[in-house]
Amino acid sequence: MRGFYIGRYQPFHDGHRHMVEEIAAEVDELVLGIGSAGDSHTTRNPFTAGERVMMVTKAVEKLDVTTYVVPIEDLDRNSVWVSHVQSMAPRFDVAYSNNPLVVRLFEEAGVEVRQSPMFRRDVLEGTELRERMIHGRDWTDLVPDAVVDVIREVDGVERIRRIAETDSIGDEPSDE
Ligand SMILES: Nc1ncnc2c1ncn2[C@@H]1O[C@H](COP(=O)(O)OP(=O)(O)OP(=O)(O)O)[C@@H](O)[C@H]1O
Ligand SMILES: NC(=O)c1ccc[n+]([C@@H]2O[C@H](COP(=O)(O)O)[C@@H](O)[C@H]2O)c1
Repeated sequence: MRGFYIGRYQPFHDGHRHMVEEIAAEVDELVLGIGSAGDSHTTRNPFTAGERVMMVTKAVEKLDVTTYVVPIEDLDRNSVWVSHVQSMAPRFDVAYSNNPLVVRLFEEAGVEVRQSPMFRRDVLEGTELRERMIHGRDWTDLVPDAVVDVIREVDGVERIRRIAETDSIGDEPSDE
């Protein structure tokens, strides 16, 4: 059985890794979708699809599950988003998400969706991590070591701080 798990992964953190470990126990293969792949260089989406491909690939490489990492751009039309995902990803049998819109769209399209409880959500949240980077607080203990390496390689903390100076509305909640 092959599973599918999509997120923006801005950045990929230990909550995502925890979810991947749980999913890996249920499936033979896993497709990891890099959502909003066309977005980068904003406070809400600082990292490019390529940078997130590196984070995710390295963070899961030691897990005992075959993974495929697939960038997926957003569409203006929610009603055809599941078909768009299916056109980009290897075929999958079950989707995993805790995002209510994603759950609804898969269910309406007849795809089985599994949800899981949030893991240490008080700190394991992309928004919290980006805030910590901007304000110089510690964030490295909340992500896999491989993600720290990628963010350092691309000088990601410097980037997100610069963007935050000029993009103060970038962390407004999305309309999802
Ligand atoms: N701590 C967590 N435990 C379990 N699942 C999580 C956790 N954080 C996020 N998820 C789930 O992982 C998927 C991808 O999440 P996403 O990339 O949006 O991360 P996020 O931490 O919610 O980021 P942001 O604050 O930037 O929106 C979603 O289904 C989300 O609900
Ligand atoms: N219409 C669309 O393009 C559409 C609909 C639902 C989810 N998505 C994307 O799927 C991803 C879901 O991941 P999150 O759970 O991290 O929000 C996001 O990148 C989101 O933009 C896109």
